[in-house]
Amino acid sequence: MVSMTSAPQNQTQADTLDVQPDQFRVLVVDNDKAHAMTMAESLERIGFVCTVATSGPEGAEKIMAEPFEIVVTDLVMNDIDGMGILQLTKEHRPNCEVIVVTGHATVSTAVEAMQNEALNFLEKPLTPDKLRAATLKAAQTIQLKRQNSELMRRLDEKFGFEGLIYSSNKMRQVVQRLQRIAPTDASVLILGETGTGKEVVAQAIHQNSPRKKKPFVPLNCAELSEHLLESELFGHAKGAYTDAASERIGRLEYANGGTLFLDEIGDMPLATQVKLLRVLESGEITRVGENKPVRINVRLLSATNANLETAIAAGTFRSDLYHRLRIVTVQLPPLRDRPDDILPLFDHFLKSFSKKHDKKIRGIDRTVFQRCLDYDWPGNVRQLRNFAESMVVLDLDGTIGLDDLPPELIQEGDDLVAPVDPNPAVSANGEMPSMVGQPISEVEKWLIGETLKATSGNREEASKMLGIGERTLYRKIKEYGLRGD
Ligand SMILES: Nc1ncnc2c1ncn2[C@@H]1O[C@H](COP(=O)(O)OP(=O)(O)OP(=O)(O)O)[C@@H](O)[C@H]1O
Repeated sequence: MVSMTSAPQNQTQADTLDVQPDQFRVLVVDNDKAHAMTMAESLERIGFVCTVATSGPEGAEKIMAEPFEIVVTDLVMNDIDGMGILQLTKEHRPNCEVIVVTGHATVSTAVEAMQNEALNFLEKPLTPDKLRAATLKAAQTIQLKRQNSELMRRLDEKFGFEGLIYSSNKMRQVVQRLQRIAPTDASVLILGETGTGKEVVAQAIHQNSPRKKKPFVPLNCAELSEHLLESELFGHAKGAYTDAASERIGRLEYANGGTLFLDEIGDMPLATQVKLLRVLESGEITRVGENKPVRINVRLLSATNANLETAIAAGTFRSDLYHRLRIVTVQLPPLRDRPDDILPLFDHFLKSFSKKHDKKIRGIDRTVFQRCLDYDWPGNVRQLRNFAESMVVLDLDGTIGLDDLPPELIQEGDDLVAPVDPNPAVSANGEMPSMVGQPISEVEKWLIGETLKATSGNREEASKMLGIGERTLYRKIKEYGLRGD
């Protein structure tokens, strides 16, 4: 039996801990009724709202029936003891904190209680102060956890689509739609001109879905021949082709549990479309050269800048696959239709490239902003990003001015005299006067652009001349925002 002398009201203690005891429901479980009542009374005096149970089973029943925030339980009881109450609470009320009270403490029971996540282990004789301090600490822990999860929720609301920079109403509406789509398993078809951010949106959907801890696997359907695309998608067995020296897991299998993003889906060959549809319908894939199907669970996101309905009419895209892909669609507006996004994006890219290239940008000429706003951005956000990078790279005086503008943004009569420019990246006649001192990316961009011009846009020929694969060339054309023809 524990003696509990009544103590003066101790509101100040609760105040200093910044918790409001009347917001916390406490269940006191002890088969010694008098002791249970004394403990409850002692806690009620500082504002806690208490309920008493005078046996383990009664305590268990109350825990199941009412959402208490704190349970104070005696350890030694008949039928269900304190450890049983602790386990039951943690199982059914994981946010509830449990304080175990005992007069028979042993190291092993204390360790067991802690392993079962008891917040505190109080030894008898128990004074009101000791009990109140432990209960207030439990209340504080709960409050901290609540504040933390509220903070996380707000952070998520604010930064949940953190890859996306926008301030236009059009993009705000898109993000609101994404917030509704992301947590589901629905297939999403993302539509929009090149460079509008379809891949960033696909990543944001994945990141905000329950699949976020599993892989996000992108695959560009325009980069590969039919044969390679199928082997990338479905995988292949060893020896399935002459050049298949070892077995390979396809991206569909690799994305199991996660998300597969098929970019430029409109370029997928018809035969591959048929196979993909079969996989989507059966939920199984069979590696090329094998006949054992593997079950998969993959969320499919796809994107295109082509008009798939026109492709269906032309017989190059299957309408059954189209309907399967577009359970939900997201249309990304071109940058020219959301001018409010131009300057926030420009600012974001300037900051990130000045960091990347270790260049200090102290200011930006106002006319530069105006030129950005006046331009119609056929290459959308990717083009803005590339322009921002080239301006940062070419800048000599720490101020982004007219002298740093890419040719597309220059207007007649602009004063293009740079303060000092010993090594211009590209001369007016398109030749590269000096490669020394230029970033490799600028040299490469120039070289690829010139080679494409020389081959009239023939990528196969250009990639041979440059000694790189066609796929790499394709990627670089995109990366540098080159026209590729
Ligand atoms: N809202 C945005 N916020 C930040 N960056 C963006 C945004 N939209 C696009 N970008 C950036 O612009 C570039 C192009 O975006 P992305 O590759 O997603 O476009 P896309 O529509 O998939 O292009 P494509 O059709 O050519 O594949 C990327 O570098 C991406 O990070």
